[in-house]
Amino acid sequence: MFAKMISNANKTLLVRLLSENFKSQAPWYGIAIVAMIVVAAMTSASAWIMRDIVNSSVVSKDINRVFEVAIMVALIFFVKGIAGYVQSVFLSRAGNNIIAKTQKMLFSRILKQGISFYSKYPSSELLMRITTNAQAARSVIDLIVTSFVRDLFSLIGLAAVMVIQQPSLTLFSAIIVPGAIYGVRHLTKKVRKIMEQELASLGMIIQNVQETATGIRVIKAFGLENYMNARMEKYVSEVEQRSNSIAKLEAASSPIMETLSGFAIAGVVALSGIWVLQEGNTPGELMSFITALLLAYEPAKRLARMRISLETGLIGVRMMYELADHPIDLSQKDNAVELAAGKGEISFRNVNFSYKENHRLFDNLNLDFPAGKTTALVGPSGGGKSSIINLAMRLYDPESGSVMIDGQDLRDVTFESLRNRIAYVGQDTFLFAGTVKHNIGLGREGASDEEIIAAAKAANAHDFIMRMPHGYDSDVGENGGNMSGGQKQRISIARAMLRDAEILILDEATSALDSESEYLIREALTRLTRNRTTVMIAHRLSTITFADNIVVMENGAVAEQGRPAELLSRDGPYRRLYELQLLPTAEQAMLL
Ligand SMILES: Nc1ncnc2c1ncn2[C@@H]1O[C@H](COP(=O)(O)OP(=O)(O)OP(=O)(O)O)[C@@H](O)[C@H]1O
Repeated sequence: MFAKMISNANKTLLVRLLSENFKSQAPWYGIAIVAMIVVAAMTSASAWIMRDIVNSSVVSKDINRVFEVAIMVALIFFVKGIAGYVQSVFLSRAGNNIIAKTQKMLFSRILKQGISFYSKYPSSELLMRITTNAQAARSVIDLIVTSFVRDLFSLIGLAAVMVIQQPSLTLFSAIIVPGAIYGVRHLTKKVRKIMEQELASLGMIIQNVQETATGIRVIKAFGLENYMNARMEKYVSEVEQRSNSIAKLEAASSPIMETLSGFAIAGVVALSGIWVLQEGNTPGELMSFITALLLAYEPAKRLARMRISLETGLIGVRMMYELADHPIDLSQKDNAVELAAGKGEISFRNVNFSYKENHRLFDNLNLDFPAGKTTALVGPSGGGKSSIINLAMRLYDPESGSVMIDGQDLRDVTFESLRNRIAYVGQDTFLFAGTVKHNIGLGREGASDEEIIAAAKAANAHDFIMRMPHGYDSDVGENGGNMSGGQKQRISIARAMLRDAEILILDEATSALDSESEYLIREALTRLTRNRTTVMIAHRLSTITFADNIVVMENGAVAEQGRPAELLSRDGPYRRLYELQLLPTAEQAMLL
């Protein structure tokens, strides 16, 4: 029966969901299932006991029997209450554990993904998938367990009571079943479609809120409140409309059920009078039968609607597995080795690389970053500077050729040993929620307070940290919201100082800082880059006075390279860039 209820794709999904989750929670589900069977048995017993309630008081008028029956009734409801409690507690325990396990699994999976994955899934979508889709996994399992155990067993028990009390009337009542199943079936498809659209709109709502939080400065500065409001209104009304449509469709299954049940019950009531009169049945038997029939109504209704609930729940499960199964484009080889200690020379050999198919950025690129020296990457926007550091840190792999550190191909080494050799100071100076100490300490696991303070001193950050309300224990605020841009940069320089790696990747900030802040940062960077292989993206040529080498990147190729003074003396791309940035042209001079 179940196999026919859902499509093959959903069946596979369900089998996978159950096999991956049910086993680990078997003890909890076992207890919950036993409790459900007790609940189902007690529900049937409460219908059965109606016969004795009526017969003992109305028919035989036996007062002792009435007391006996009263005690039985109390006992049945007591046991049902306890079993109901056990069932809820253990079902929730297993369910919550499934949510927690799923969320951990999804999170560790997305952490393994390369950068390209994050351009495919915006953060708002990941947020939604990790929260609501994990919930869907639990709801589907809960639904299956409660439907197939509590509802089905209740139905079987109540049907047994009905058959024993009034077999012919049971047969008559059963005519409702095929009609109800048919009625509910055709609604399912419609609900599924709308539900998918609703989830998409829900994703847009989350994205909108997130964009507002991150882009609030731009929104305020450009007065984009109305635009954001209009966008939000659109998505919110879409969700509202779809929720209403789903509610309407789901509710539509009720009238079908109610009408059919109404006919069946009316028929049963009419027939029952005749039966009692003609066949000498007791009123107790009839009462017991009618109670069982009425009690069977709710579980029967839930089972009939199960397909709708299952299909909608499976949408979330499908989305969850889509995320969990997304191939990891950048993985560590099984036989990966440690990156051997060395001086830290980085070399690109015959590297071909593209972000998109048929759109090659690097074509046979050969480039060396000498050990212990600072190489500045300069050039026009889109020239390929960031892509070089992406490859040097193995955030992407080349299509062919190799990127090596001390002669070892990055694809052959473990991620951990590679990351341990590299310190990174990015343009966005991202800070994590927590204290200043915590943020610097992330540079090296297990660093002592003294080491953290030494790193902060070397990064020219100590003085301003000490001026903060709680010194090193001050909270940085969301993404360093409690700090200035220059302060955040010095914290991230301190983090890199603490790592003390041979290789330093530096993506210099584009925004200009005040001259004192810039001086402090430049001084800290000079200290940080000393004796390290440094690859530095320099957006402003004024900041690369301490570079040993300069590589000018244009259209994914090396346009020129050499020592700063040497390049300046030539009439090449570097000199042109230099003149453009540092020596104002006649027109620029007029604008200044
Ligand atoms: N994730 C990506 N997906 C697709 N194309 C990308 C991606 N990142 C960069 N590109 C493209 O690759 C080319 C080189 O970009 P890259 O970021 O390396 O240049 P850049 O020299 O660092 O530029 P900028 O100085 O503006 O940061 C550009 O044409 C850019 O559009």
